[in-house]
Order: sequence, then C-alpha cells, then structure tokens
Amino acid sequence: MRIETRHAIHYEQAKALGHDDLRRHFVIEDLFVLGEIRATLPHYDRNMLIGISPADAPIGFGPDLAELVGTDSCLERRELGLINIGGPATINSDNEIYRVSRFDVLYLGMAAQDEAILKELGSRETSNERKLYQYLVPDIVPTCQLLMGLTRLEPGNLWNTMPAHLHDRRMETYLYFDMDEGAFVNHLMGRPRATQNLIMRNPQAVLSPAQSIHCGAGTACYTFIWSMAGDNQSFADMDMVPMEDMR
Ligand SMILES: O=C(O)C(=O)C[C@H](O)C(=O)CO
Ligand SMILES: [Zn+2]
Repeated sequence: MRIETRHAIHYEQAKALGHDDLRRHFVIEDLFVLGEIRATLPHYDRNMLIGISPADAPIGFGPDLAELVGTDSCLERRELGLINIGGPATINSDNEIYRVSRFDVLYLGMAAQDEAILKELGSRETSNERKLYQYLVPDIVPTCQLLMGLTRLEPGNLWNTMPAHLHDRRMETYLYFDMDEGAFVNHLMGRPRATQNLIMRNPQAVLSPAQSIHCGAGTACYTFIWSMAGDNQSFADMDMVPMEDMR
C-alpha cells in the first residue's frame, strides 16, 4: 500500500509556486493503480483520500492506516465514505458483507447508505447543466464531519461549480473521472483574483484548501466526486464569488 501525506501551505505561498510544484502539492495524479490501494492524507482537515483498485484478488487495508492516524484500528476515530466508480464489488468490513454496484455509496462509521438528494443545477445557456447527488449529507445520514457526493455534467455541458465559491469553514477534494483518454478538465484553484489552473486527467484528484476557489471546464463532459471536511455540515454555507471579480 502506498501512503503519502500532503502538508498545508498558505495561499500566498501557493500563488508563488511554479507549475510542477503546484501539481506536486495539490494534484493526486495516480490514486488508482490496478491491484493496489493508495492513500493520500492531506493536512487540510485531515480528509484522507483512498483509491482502491482490486484486480483478480481481494485487497484490504487497516493496520497501515491505523498506524498513520495513531489508533488501534483505522476507523476507531474516523469515518469512511466509499463511492464505487468501477464494476460490482464486495466489501467486507468487520465481517459484514456489502455488495456495491457502480455509483453505490457505502458509509462506514455509523450506518450503510445508498440514497441521495438530487439537485439539478446550471443551464445549457451557460454550459454548466449538471446533476448533483448529495449522498453523505445530514438529511441522508448523520456523519461526524464528512460531506460527500457526486456531480455529473449533462451531455454538451462543460463547466462545474460556476459561479465559483469558497468555504473558509471546510476544505474540499474533487476526484474527476468518466473522461476519455485525451480529455481533461481545466480546474481552477487559488484566490478569486489570482486563479491558477491545473489540467486534470482521468481519474485524478485535486485538493482545495478552504481559501481556494474550485471549479473547472472540461474538453468533454465528465463526472466528479466531491468530499468536504471541517466545520459545519451545511452544504449551502458557501461564499459565492461574483463572476466579475475573477481574475
Ligand atoms: O457542480 C457543483 O456545483 C458542485 O458539485 C459543487 C461541489 O459540490 C462543491 O464545491 C460543494 O462545496
Ligand atoms: Zn465547494
């Protein structure tokens, strides 16, 4: 199992980073490798990302992550939201067996869940028509901190999360996938008046510190998983950025 940590940096420092260093700090390029489990632990609200890609044999994790977070078992003081972006899978946790199909969600910590609140956002005129599925939100399942869901762009639409927003109370991660080879999302991060761009391929994740905007436009439509940790669990607690302020 490969485990890496990412340390938190101030946005003034991030603004000064060159292209490669910006990616090194914020993009997780290779979270999914067949037959492997890979984990990245960012020091932004310690919202860990784990990519699990079983090949022919079952794969498992536990003690290695427990050691990383200093507990006897990895979920002793943690919760886990799992969204299946592959084929049908079987998950064994504490001798409970869960079967999950593509886009099913499993919450380990308090209960197993498989429902979502659907929000239809954007419009064709602004190329951001999309469906946002809120899986792990207080109205669906009580979690400790985690908020998690999935957004799918409607055919012919390219922009996510536009108009852009910030939430100083929570960090966020986006995992972009469902893209053909050659396609990419041009993801914007940074302060609203000093944006920086990251080219995101399939399937790559990006960290969004609390003071960073996070939005993007694809060369073709795509899907992404978002997850947040930090203070309150109000999805609507966002500071919208006026479009004319972006630079
Ligand atoms: O398409 C969107 O808009 C989103 O998916 C927004 C994310 O859920 C988000 O950034 C929530 O804070
Ligand atoms: Zn957000």
